Amino acid sequence: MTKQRPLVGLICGSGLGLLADSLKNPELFPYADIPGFPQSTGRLVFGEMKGRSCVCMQGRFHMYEGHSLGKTTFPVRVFKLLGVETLIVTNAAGSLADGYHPGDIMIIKDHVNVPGLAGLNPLTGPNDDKFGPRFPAMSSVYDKGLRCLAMDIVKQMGVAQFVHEGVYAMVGGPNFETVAEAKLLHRLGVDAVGMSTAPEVLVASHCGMRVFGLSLITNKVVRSYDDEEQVNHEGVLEVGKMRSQSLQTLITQLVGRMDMNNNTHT
Ligand SMILES: O=P(O)(O)O[C@@H]1C[C@H](O)[C@@H](CO)O1
Ligand SMILES: Nc1nc2[nH]cnc2c(=O)[nH]1
Repeated sequence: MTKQRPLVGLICGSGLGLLADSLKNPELFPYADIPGFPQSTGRLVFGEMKGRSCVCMQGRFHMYEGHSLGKTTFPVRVFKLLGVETLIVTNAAGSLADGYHPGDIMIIKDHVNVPGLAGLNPLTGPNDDKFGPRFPAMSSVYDKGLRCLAMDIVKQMGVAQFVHEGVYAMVGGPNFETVAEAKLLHRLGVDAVGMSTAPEVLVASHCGMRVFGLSLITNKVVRSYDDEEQVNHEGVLEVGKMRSQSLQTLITQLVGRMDMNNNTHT
């Protein structure tokens, strides 16, 4: 049990769990002890960031682990019931855009939910009107005010040359992309690809949360049959560790400066 009533929820991507360690006065709840959560390692961490009450998923659930999308996104509805108004999602992703490099950060402007286009959507099934409408709009899901604020912060940090704004695609995984799949996603206008985020964002937006998303570019997605580079999960985690400090600074500043009335920033 916690008495904390966080207004901000965070989801840590692969290799980005250190974000949760920066919370002050932490209270920890292993997922295994929380009713309704998938039996999994990872934990919820409640604590303060810049004096603001937050709750953080240190470890997320993925579709490729065999969880239903309802289970994968269950924590987002728990966040909502706890009072969370703003969700910050992070992930590790491979880049398709020219000009992106491992270690870069992409502020997510929009997403392509590949499993969703094929009917794998956490909002499928009877709609719970207590949370949101049957047919939610998704044309402005990643909050513009927070994206502008994040851009201001990266300029002040002096890291703007490593930061982009782009489109994330979620694929089901667990395999990384074939060359033909990479070419297809690139032609669709996708800048970075990963295996998470879209379902959590759909559920958060459906219930009226403001959403901000960041991808850490951990590798280039191979788009040529002549390229012999091979992506691997260990490399993904390594880049996560390398960049966790910049990400932590960006997110801490964002949380400290965001307007808590779901509008603009201070
Ligand atoms: O949880 P995220 O989306 O950060 O994890 C990405 C996608 C796979 O789970 C893993 C591949 O290395 O990183
Ligand atoms: N699908 C996908 N997920 C990733 N997560 C980190 N890198 C990648 C990638 O190249 N492809």
